[in-house]
Amino acid sequence: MSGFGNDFATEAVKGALPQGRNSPQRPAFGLYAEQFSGTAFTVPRDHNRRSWLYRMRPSAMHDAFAPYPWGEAIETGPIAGDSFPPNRLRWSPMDLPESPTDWVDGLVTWAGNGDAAMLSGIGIHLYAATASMENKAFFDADGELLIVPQMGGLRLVTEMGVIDVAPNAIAVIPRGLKFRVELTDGEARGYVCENYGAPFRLPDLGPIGSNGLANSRDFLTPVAAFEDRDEPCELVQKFGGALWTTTLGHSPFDVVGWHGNNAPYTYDLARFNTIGTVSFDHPDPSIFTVLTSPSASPGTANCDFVIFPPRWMVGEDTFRPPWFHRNVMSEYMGLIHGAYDAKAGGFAPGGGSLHNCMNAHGPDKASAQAAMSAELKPHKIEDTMAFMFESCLPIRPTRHAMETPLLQEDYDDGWDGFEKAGLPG
Ligand SMILES: O=C(O)Cc1cc(O)ccc1O
Ligand SMILES: [Fe+2]
Repeated sequence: MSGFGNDFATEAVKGALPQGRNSPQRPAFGLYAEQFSGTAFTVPRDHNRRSWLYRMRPSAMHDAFAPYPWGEAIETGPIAGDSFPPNRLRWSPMDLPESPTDWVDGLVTWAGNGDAAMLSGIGIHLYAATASMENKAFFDADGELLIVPQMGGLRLVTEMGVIDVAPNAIAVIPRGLKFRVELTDGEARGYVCENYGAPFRLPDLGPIGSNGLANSRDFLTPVAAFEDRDEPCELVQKFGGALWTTTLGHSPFDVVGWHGNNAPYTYDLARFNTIGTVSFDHPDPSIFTVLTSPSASPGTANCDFVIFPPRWMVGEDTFRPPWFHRNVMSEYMGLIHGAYDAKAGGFAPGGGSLHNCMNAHGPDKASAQAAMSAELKPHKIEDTMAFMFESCLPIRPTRHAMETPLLQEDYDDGWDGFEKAGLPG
């Protein structure tokens, strides 16, 4: 079903959805009605999110959760640690695990900010998985999940339907929605932004007008699909920064119909209508915003999800790559495929970089020199997709991210040895 944040209605069995009311005395077929909210009940209508699910058993029918014995690699804002270095950091890609590892067990937290309990900030995780989840489901009470595959396809079986997603597309799973991850290529790697704050929405377009960037109709939400399985299923949740587990006697994917606007979706990044200069100067990267999670301060994002897709560069008398800058916002970047125009070397697909608040960065020396000596004819940047999670809160790397051998010790060298300007004598 197409359209960002639409009020959808879908049933896998005809007659499952009640008409004209949400909670009839006895829903059809003995189904149970359950409201699933993504914003406070009283959030203004424009941004209110909730759905009604009609399911074979109430979600409430479960035993107590106990601590999940794995999951030490997962951390949550506020990220612990003794020191918070201001340094620019870059990591090489993670290897795939050698023993069979599912998506939940293959998650490793790289960085984060804010405080999940204050509903502000983000967690930045990488995943590397080699096994599908079987008789196992997961949900995240701490945040919404923006999943950015980098290698290998994922089939996300959710309570509200099935989403297939592969590199160069993203999926967004609302806070608390149960899902399982199947690997359609046997192995998978990618990035996750766990958003503790306001749900992602489309950015305003201002003077761009009523079209452009990510268009609403390109966001796809699955139709209702369910499993009628009376066999044990482990249900793992992330709550309060820790993982918890319980076992159900049935599949939690038993929603036969649902309606509302709090729902998972996928978006093909190739659909992004990229806008740039047709005169001069390199515009701010906000022009590449796909989705934004606003903070309470207008125009200041808890998290922007920004992409750097293939595009024409035509600026006249312009330094075309990202300029040198010191940004009040903090930037985590990843690369899905290809090369990034500000980095001649070292930024590999599956790797990541972190440039924190006010810390100078921009093109490395090789990219800067090439850009300053390039003939400025129209040039197409092709076969690439980089992205950024940009946040108004400084992003703290985890202890794991600081201690892993994947951390590149020589990252600063990329900005070494720029020639001094020669002033007129
Ligand atoms: O630092 C980066 O590479 C990301 C970035 C890209 C850009 O085009 C302008 C600013 C910016 O932070
Ligand atoms: Fe930057």
